[in-house]
Amino acid sequence: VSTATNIAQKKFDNCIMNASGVWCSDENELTELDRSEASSFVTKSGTLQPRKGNPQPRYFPTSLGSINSMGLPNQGLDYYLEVVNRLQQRKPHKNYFVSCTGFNVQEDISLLKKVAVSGFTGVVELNLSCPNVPGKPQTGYDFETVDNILKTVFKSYKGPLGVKLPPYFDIVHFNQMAQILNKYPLAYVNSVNSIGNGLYIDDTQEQVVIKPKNGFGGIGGDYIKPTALANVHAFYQRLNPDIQIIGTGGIKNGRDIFEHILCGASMVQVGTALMKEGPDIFARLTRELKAIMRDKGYEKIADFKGKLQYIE
Ligand SMILES: O=C(O)c1[nH]c(=O)[nH]c(=O)c1Cl
Repeated sequence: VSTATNIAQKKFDNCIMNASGVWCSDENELTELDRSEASSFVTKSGTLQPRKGNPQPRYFPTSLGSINSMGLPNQGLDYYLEVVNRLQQRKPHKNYFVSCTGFNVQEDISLLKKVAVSGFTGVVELNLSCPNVPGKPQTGYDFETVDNILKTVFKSYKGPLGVKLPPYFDIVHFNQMAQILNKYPLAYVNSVNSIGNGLYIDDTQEQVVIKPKNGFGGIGGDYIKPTALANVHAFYQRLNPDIQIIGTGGIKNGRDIFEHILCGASMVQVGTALMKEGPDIFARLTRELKAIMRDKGYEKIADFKGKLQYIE
């Protein structure tokens, strides 16, 4: 059986990789991902200038997942472009993803211009869904701004580009977002980012567990899998077929990956579980997915991608 896939007409020999923000903040972490069974990696979202991010503690793992309010700490887009462009010199090289995010549309344009002149030949992921920069609203929940960003970006950036979206919770919002997204030549949509502004409490100390925002942070892990699957399938049903779906959220075993692909995902990304288990997780996940495919008689992921059945 093969777990290979294609994104933006690029071949990946495995449909499993990291989620932006996890195990991808510097060259060391990116090299560890590159050596793992993951078929690619995506960098931490790079901004125009490096950022320290929010005060610690700003990440906390729980038995069912995680809460984070990192605040976009990163080395700056230039750093990630330098690392990735060096890795992509090797023969053969994998196809890589670089994530970036600006604080307004002009910054997004500047970021993509940097990518264009850098000689990067991979795929850009524009993060529209960081929930943890105090005072900055979730771009992904401001539909007019999303429309304006994509209109402006696609005037100047001609390379393969996907967007990372927050989770939506209303059918009308799926419809409205799909209507906007279908206007643009997107390579893919990546659903979902963490569920923003959750709250986890340590009841022995009667206290929150992260410092920023009085303990409010993005939720990942088991808590969000139903929401992630719904967003993957909702966009799979609504987007024109040349906009692919990357499924992120609640993946920690082969069954979770199988379900994301059943919902329409062409690639899946792992966040919270990767943070807990490290890059060895990709060998385990690949083994588990292949075992499921063998049991069910599927040879390639196209045999079951998007084939979720409803109850008539
Ligand atoms: O606080 C963060 O850095 C962060 N945390 C998230 O859970 N998602 C994001 O997109 C970002 Cl940018």
